[in-house]
Amino acid sequence: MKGERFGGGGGRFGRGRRGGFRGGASRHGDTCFRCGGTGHWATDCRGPVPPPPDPEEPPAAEEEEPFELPTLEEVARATGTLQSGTADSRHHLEKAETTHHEDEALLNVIRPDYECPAPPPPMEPLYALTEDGKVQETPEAVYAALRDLGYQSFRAGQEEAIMRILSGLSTLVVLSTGMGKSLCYQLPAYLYAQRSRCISLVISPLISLMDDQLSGLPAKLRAACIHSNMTRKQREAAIEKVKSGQVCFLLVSPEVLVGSAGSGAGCLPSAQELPPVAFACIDEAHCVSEWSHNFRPCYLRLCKVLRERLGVQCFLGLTATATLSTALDIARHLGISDQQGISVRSAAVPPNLNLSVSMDREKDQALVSLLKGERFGCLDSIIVYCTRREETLRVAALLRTCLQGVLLSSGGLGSQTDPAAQRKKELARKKIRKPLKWLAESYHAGMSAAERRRVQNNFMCGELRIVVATVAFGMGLDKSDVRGVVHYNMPKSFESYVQEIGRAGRDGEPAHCHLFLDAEGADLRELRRHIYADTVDYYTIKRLLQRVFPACTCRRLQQHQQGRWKDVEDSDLLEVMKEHEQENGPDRAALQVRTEGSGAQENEPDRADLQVRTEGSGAQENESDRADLQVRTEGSGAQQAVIEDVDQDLAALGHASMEDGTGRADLTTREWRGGVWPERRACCTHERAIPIQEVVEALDVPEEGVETLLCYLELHPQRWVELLHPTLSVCKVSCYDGPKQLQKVTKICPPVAVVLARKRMAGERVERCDQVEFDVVEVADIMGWQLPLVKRGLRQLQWSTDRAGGRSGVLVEFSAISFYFRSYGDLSPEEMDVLCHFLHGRVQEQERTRLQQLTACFKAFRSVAFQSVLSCVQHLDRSRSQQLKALLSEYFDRKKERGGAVQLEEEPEDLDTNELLDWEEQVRTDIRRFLALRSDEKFSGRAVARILHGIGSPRYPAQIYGRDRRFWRKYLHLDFNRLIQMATQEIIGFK
Ligand SMILES: Nc1ncnc2c1ncn2[C@@H]1O[C@H](COP(=O)(O)OP(=O)(O)OP(=O)(O)O)[C@@H](O)[C@H]1O
Repeated sequence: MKGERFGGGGGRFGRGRRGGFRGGASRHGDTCFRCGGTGHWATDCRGPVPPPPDPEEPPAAEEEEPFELPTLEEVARATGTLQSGTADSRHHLEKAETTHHEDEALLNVIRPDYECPAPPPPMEPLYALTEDGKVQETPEAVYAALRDLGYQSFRAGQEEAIMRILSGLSTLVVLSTGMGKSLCYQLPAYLYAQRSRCISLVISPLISLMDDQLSGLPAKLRAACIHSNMTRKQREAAIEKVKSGQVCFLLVSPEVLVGSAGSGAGCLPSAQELPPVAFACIDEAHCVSEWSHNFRPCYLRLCKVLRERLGVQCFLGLTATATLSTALDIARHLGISDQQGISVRSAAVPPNLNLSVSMDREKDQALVSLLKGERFGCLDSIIVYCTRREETLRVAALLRTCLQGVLLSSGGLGSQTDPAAQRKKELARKKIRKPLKWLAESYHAGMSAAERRRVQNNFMCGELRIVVATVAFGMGLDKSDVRGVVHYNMPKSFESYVQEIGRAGRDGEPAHCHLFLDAEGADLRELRRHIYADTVDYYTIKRLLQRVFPACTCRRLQQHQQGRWKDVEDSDLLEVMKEHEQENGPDRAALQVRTEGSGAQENEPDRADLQVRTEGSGAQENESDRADLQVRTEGSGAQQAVIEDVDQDLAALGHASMEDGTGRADLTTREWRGGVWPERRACCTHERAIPIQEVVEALDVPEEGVETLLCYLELHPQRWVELLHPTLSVCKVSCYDGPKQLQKVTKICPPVAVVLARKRMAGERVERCDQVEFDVVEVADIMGWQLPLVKRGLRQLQWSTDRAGGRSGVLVEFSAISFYFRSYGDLSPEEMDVLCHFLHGRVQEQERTRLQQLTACFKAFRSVAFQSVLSCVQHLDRSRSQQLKALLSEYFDRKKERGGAVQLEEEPEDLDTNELLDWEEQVRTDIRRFLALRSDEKFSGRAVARILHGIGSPRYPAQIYGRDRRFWRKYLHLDFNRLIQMATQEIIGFK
């Protein structure tokens, strides 16, 4: 099973195997979490016990140069621990002093827990609910405000959503593009700001368009924005406006609010400095849902930060594309509990859009014919979407050549009676040759910002007729008269399709959309590559978990263990228990006391014993139930019935079964004999940091991928991790005046003293050190201090009043932006296994769902496609257009099924099976050649398959591996998973 999952490669067949039996504690490689052996999971482990730690004392520090660490008294005084410390910390200090183990004592200094300021109380809604809990009739003041903003009446859905927000009820609005979602936050923000000094927050991912969004606001609506592209000065000016109550709403990017690598995180002032927040609007709210086509981990933390830091209670979610199941998931995140919370759902595709699909072999030719024909020939503003950047350049050049000198056609658009269409036709007739650059230009994210802006501006003001773009073009584009959208390649999902065609006809006038479908499935394969590129394998997940949950030996865990033994008076029994615990883990050892222990308990019937324990409230009791049973019944089939009974009892007592976080119970049967997660853990969460760059390279997974996995752990009902703002985790303290200066630093800066104490305990010589580098998050965690306080203290070391210029001669540098989170340190090997299964199951399910959706999309488009574009060049076939709209509506309205994703019956279409058989020998030969050429590098099966599919990754980037065309993208037409299998086999054979 491991071979299959790990896909071969360096870890399994190299380092992992050699490091195998060194002991489970290290948790390295692909070995069993418990014993470090291979060939089994920790759940089934009967392997050797890890060897005890080396009893040898660390070498003593050099005598001649005594190195003085500050006394505990000094540390305490420097940190204020003694004055403000809790009884616990004082007691600890005293105890530590008497033992004279200064290094150890230093590590145990506890600072009273930093009190996080409580979030401000939620703001009173503008309108109270009626006595029966309903939203009031719309008061006249709301209509007056609507007129103030320049509108005469509400569009469908707006009034309902606005009244809910004004009544303090969280709401999700699902309306197709251009139907006026923005008013749903603008008007409530305006009214709340009129009533009292407050602010509404609008979170939007479209950073580059924020300034445009502000400039397009109605005159009476004042707003500000903060995003990571602004200078510090600009941000401060915006914050000043917010603080002084000059604006109704503040537009921010999610990164600014919750922070992420390099985003200028946390630039918002604290809740105490901000005016009260009336409500928070989350634009593009589908990004909140992990089942959405566009899940963004940052969005997940968004709701949490808004709730916990800013006290937001009322949320407004806005999205144009959400299936019913995604909408329900978003509603859950936003805390919308009532049925009416998902207030508006419009038809997936606006009625003014006319859709068509064709399957032409000669796509270039077909595109030119389409744009020259009656239907598209007279359209002024057209977007042509391509999947790949290079293609946008090529197609734009093609269109400039082929449409050169062609007058806009006079036919096609709209009916004879439609005056707007007639006017356009007139204009079209008058148009004479335009410069070529006005005809068609390309646009993609790889272009410079200035170039992109130029193309966009030309298109917006009507100078440029056709933009050939990747999906990067059009997000938040407010050009109401885009008349045509052409998909040169198939979009990646129905959601993307609807979003992209929704950029046409926002003014409600008729508009045309055409899609070219590659009948051979080339587009399908291209899109599948992107899905595979995002997938991670089991081994990678395991290695990530090893970093997220390193086994700890913290004080609390030790105390917990000591507490477990304290009631055992018989010293022999204590020994037996400890031995058992070492061999079997804590739960099973605890059982031995009960089963092998004395008198009364032993004679009690099993059921009664169990009932006492299952009804008790202590975590330990619950923790031990199932393991307890396992041991008791080992080797005795007769007691199986008891287990089943107890399982039922446990269920009846409300013990949550082990679920994978989505309400499903797939993993309950994963042969994990622990069965029930403990209610309370011995080891409280520790703060930890993993440098992003390091983990991305080590795991060969992009940052976004790692973040998503961490989010899944946070989303799990057990909340395995709590994600915090990314932070710089490596600190380097250098003393220009040499080791003596570092000694002085330890006296005024306890964290540095702790670092040196630890080094000394680990046997390092610290006497001659004049610089130290350490993980500042780890040190803060050991000390139980707040990270910002530790960092502030360290930074202050650079300044001194004793020296001229104020510099102390100490340099403090922070580096390595890192994922920063809280996680447990006492996960049992079995639990680690289960978490691996959980994450892997999630990843696989995502992959499967996306592949199914892609195939469903392909089949749906194929079912309404013409063989040739010539069938719809002149006139639209309305029935086919309606047919496609019906398919889309069906998809978006489909009921939530298992999990959260819309389940489709389709299995990914296997276009490649026969082809693969024909190619197998050649593929294998190529893989062997590749491995031989790069024999000094390590590859996993997946890495090789990616290269053969032309998928770049952090460790094997396209810029380097893409140069060798003998392998790169060579087998794009063959099934990816099969390639992994073949590559894995070849790697094994090769070694
Ligand atoms: N009640 C109304 N009456 C008239 N015009 C309106 C009304 N509400 C919105 N509009 C106009 O409709 C256009 C589209 O509105 P808006 O940008 O809010 O749409 P949207 O749904 O947010 O679109 P997208 O999903 O593309 O962001 C704007 O020009 C806006 O002024």
